[in-house]
Amino acid sequence: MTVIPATDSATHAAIEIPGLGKITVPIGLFINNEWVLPTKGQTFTVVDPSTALPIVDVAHAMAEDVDRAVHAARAAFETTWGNNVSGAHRGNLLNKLADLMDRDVATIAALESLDAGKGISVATSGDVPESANCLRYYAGMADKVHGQTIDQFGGKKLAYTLNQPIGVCGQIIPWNYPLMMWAWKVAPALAAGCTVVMKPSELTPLSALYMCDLIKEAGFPAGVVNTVPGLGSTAGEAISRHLDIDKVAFTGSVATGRRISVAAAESNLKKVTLELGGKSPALVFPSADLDQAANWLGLGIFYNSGQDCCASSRVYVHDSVYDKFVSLLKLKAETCKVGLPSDENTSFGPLISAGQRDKVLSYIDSAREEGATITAGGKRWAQAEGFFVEPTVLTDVNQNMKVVREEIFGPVVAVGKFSTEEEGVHLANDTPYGLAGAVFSSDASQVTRVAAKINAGTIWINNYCALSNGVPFGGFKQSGIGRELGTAGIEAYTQIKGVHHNLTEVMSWPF
Ligand SMILES: NC(=O)C1=CN([C@@H]2O[C@H](COP(=O)(O)OP(=O)(O)OC[C@H]3O[C@@H](n4cnc5c(N)ncnc54)[C@H](O)[C@@H]3O)[C@@H](O)[C@H]2O)C=CC1
Ligand code: BAL
Repeated sequence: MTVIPATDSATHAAIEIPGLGKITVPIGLFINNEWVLPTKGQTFTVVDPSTALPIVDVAHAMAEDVDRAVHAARAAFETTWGNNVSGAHRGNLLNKLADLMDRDVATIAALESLDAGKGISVATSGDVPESANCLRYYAGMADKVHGQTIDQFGGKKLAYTLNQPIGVCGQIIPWNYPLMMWAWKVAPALAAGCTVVMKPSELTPLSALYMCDLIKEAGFPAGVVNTVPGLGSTAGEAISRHLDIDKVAFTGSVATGRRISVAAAESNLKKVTLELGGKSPALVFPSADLDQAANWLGLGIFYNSGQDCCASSRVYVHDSVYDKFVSLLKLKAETCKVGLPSDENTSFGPLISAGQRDKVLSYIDSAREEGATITAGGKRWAQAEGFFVEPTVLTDVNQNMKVVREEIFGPVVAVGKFSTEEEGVHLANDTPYGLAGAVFSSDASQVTRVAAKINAGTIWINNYCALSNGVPFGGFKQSGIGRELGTAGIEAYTQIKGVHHNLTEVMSWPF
């Protein structure tokens, strides 16, 4: 990857993408449907995780720039968006945007693959179409946000509720699914009538910036979506503390979620939704189809190189089938298609950064030191320069080990044992997290019973990883506040107003 100086302006640069050639991409701030430079002229460097080489320098938004973006978003909310346009119109624009994503799928997928290290075929068949489908899902919902009528007043009054857009929303997204997290946040916000100040991760801003040109092309009014790439400590903090942002939606670490909650509380008590980390358990019972369980749980932990908030990072297997299951999962780890993101056959690329790779390797070291067995993987994947770690299976683990207690966010699964259903459920729930969980068994009453007992926002029965735009997603316990996707996802961008309309009642005075 060679860095090529800015082409026609300082807000765009030409980059070379493997398999696609040289393309010009936006690298500025997107405010009021225009590309602009940051007030202080600062930039940060975006790195290719598969080579550790720089891709391009991107504009770094500071508090003043966030302010400009909020101003534009507020003006749009009050004039050209929000309650000023119909839901059907908002839905049409979202559908147009999804169509433009289909048109540009090759470019968007290539950017996502380059920036986040995803296999190109995964980005082409998964991240981009799934994100476009999320836009379409909420496009269809934009004209179906209804309140209720409440008729309990004997004809004296009519009461009803209005579900109104919350207003200007700050959205702070992570690097593991840059485009999909963009779609999960932007689509319901726009469908509900909110305007957006988006901060992509400083590690992966390129697809969010590319989407800005499509936003303009689709015909969204100026100021509806504004994008301020930058660091958490600058742009992110400025969003969380801004006095004219009505809501902040965040996906990322628990530590940062906590900071954002504090900043929201200390500023204007803006509404907060948080989609945070996980240490998701899966229980494998003796009646399960073990080969299928190993396939799903291999996918659950190795997909996206384990950089997934709902990764199946803790697997508990009934002791009667433990050895068989471990040998199957070991085989999955050893046959994963690890490779360079630009290779069509790659399903599993590098981790996002040197820091993330080193963090994952240090967890593996801690497992070794605490007495776990490294049954598969356990080291850097040596066939490329980038931030790769081998798919890793840890056995002989116990509940006190760091690798069982803490989120690793890498391709590392800890496989433990249980002997009764009660013990399995206890181990599954022995965590401060509650994002997801799974149960594998062919006993219908057992899976129903266990699914109800695992304390998590998503449960998979005899499958894993399958998410759907129509099914709400979010965490119990410290895995988050609120839900994304489904009808709950759009409700998170509306607020309810109760209206009491007096029809016949006369007020006499003095009362
Ligand atoms: N739930 C999830 O999907 C994710 C979880 N993580 C977890 O977090 C760990 C650390 O990764 P990081 O990239 O450091 O996550 P992070 O939570 O710090 O970063 C996510 C986003 O938050 C922003 N941010 C950081 N500090 C902020 C602040 N003070 N105010 C506002 N925004 C801020 C970042 O710029 C980025 O856009 C990972 O190893 C993983 O365990 C990371 C990414 C996604
Ligand atoms: N697993 C989907 C969302 C996330 O990892 O953040």
